[in-house]
Amino acid sequence: MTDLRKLRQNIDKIDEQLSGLINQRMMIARAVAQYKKDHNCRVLDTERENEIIQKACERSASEALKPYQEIFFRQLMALSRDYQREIIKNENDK
Ligand SMILES: O=C(O)C(=O)C[C@]1(C(=O)O)C=C[C@@H](O)C=C1
Repeated sequence: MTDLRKLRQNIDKIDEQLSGLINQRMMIARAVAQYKKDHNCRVLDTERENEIIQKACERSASEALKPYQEIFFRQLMALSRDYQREIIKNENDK
């Protein structure tokens, strides 16, 4: 097998894990949305997002990867907020 094929197999395995983790994270985000709706809370919590970014940067394997960790988690939380708003909107439409 070529080196490239082996490397891609490794990426595929990680992507599989990421997909499973994204499914789990979004299911929890759904429960958070329900809580926020019931308790009349805003979806955006900047303080919590900054904590998550801080922790992600601390876990970074190198200084050079920190900006990528930050962008990845910012995007992930933006998707989480979009999903939560969609859930809250659909609940309100019922
Ligand atoms: O912890 C929350 O309050 C969430 O709604 C979850 C979450 C996240 O995806 O981590 C999403 C939106 C908030 O701005 C903060 C964090």
